[in-house]
Amino acid sequence: MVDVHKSFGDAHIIRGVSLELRQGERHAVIGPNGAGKSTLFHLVSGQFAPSSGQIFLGDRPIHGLQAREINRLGLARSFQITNIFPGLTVFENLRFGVMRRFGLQYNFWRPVSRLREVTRETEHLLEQIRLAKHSNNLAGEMSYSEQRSLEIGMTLASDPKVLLLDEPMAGMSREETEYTIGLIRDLTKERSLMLVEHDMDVVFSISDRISVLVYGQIVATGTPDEIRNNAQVQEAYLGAEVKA
Ligand SMILES: Nc1ncnc2c1ncn2[C@@H]1O[C@H](COP(=O)(O)OP(=O)(O)OP(=O)(O)O)[C@@H](O)[C@H]1O
Repeated sequence: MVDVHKSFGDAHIIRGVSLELRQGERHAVIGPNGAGKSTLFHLVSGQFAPSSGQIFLGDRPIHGLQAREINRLGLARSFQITNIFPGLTVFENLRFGVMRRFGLQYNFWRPVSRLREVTRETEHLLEQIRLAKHSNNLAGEMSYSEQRSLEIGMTLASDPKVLLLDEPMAGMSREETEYTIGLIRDLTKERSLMLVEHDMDVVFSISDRISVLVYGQIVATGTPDEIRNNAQVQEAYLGAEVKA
């Protein structure tokens, strides 16, 4: 994205952000509460249109497009609030996600082979998110972190090239967090990931690069080591926390 701004009335929330998500990288955006991280996500995924500036997916401009169109072009995001159907089984949830993808592309109802393809794809996703043994359980009856895994699976159902995860570890225990780090590493091997996460251990262990957003501006972008050792970042945001 290039020189992106977003204002709500008089409030200038995103103030000239330029940021590159490289192909295949895991890139976290960190910053204090209210810095504009969620707003940035909304801009990239099309929930908000920028007030000015440009956003590209590959070479293609996507600023101003509807969220649905951006999703079709290969970008998917998760939400802080879990976005699954608790009364359906895990399999049914994922199948719904997969069908939505096929439905976007063509009328999949006709050939029976399409249904087989949907089933195959759903089973593959189940394996990937490590929930195969919960296939027939109701989504709402699984543990919190399993529900979050399912949520990530739903996001992957559209087979995106770019994945945006907003606080995937929120509310998780240490153990669940460790587990989810491994899962996210696996799932993003062939994709680019943009991550917003408050848990600094997660951010520093999972990211190839980190950008620090303060009051709507990027004050630094770099590898975890570069960010850890950046005096300006320590002063602006991280404090003593990462000096150790
Ligand atoms: N639709 C909106 N209308 C007006 N102001 C908004 C809107 N959305 C966000 N804001 C304001 O933009 C600022 C940045 O919010 P945002 O949620 O993007 O920050 P954040 O960095 O994600 O914070 P947190 O870490 O607490 O989730 C806040 O001051 C918020 O009140």
